[in-house]
Amino acid sequence: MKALNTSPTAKHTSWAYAEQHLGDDPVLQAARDLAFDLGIEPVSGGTAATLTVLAAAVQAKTLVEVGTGVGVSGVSLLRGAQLEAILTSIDVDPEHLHAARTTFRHEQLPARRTRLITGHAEEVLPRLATGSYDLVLLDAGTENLPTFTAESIRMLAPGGLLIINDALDQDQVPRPAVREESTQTMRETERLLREDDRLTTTLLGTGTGLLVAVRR
Ligand SMILES: C[S@@+](CC[C@H](N)C(=O)[O-])C[C@H]1O[C@@H](n2cnc3c(N)ncnc32)[C@H](O)[C@@H]1O
Repeated sequence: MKALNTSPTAKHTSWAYAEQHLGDDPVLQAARDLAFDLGIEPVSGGTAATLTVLAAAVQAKTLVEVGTGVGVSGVSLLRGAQLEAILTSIDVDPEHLHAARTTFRHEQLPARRTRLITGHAEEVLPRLATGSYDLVLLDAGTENLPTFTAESIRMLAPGGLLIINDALDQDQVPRPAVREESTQTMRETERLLREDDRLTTTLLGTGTGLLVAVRR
């Protein structure tokens, strides 16, 4: 049996290959240009592709996203979701939602497929129905992550997926000496999900890390 090659250079080359092998199409590339202008970081190419596959795997019809940004993650989710699927996407910044609307228009998504909500997710999520969503994506930093995570688990239907982006906190999580608050929050979130009997959880190295948990 071949030994696992954990040399940092080989690992990085493989990671970069996996990130780039699909490449961005014109819709996602235009969205990334908008993100650059606005100074926000959309999900990576590998993460976008993974979101599409995960949404397809659970045949998602009802999806929620916290952190619409410029719509890279939203388009990626809807590409894998069922044809009639509806994405509820929440962002606190109207300028970001405006950019996301442009991205959804470029994707030629009918307006009924996206429900965009301007607001603080910590206030919006408690108003969303319990046990009703096939997929929830969290991509809005760590400040309110414990609240977002608890609300998401409540909202998921049996078999539904919780996905948390940047779960490696820009590669800080594996470095024990790093004690930044955001890094500690991600470590703690990973532990809580792993120990939660209602969930089956894994951590993927895609992009800046994806925590993926299935609601039993
Ligand atoms: C990294 S960006 C999201 C990128 C997006 N997922 C994409 O792929 O285009 C994070 C977004 O979260 C939003 N955000 C931050 N805190 C929030 C909160 N408490 N409630 C709602 N949105 C929030 C920011 O305005 C920003 O647009």
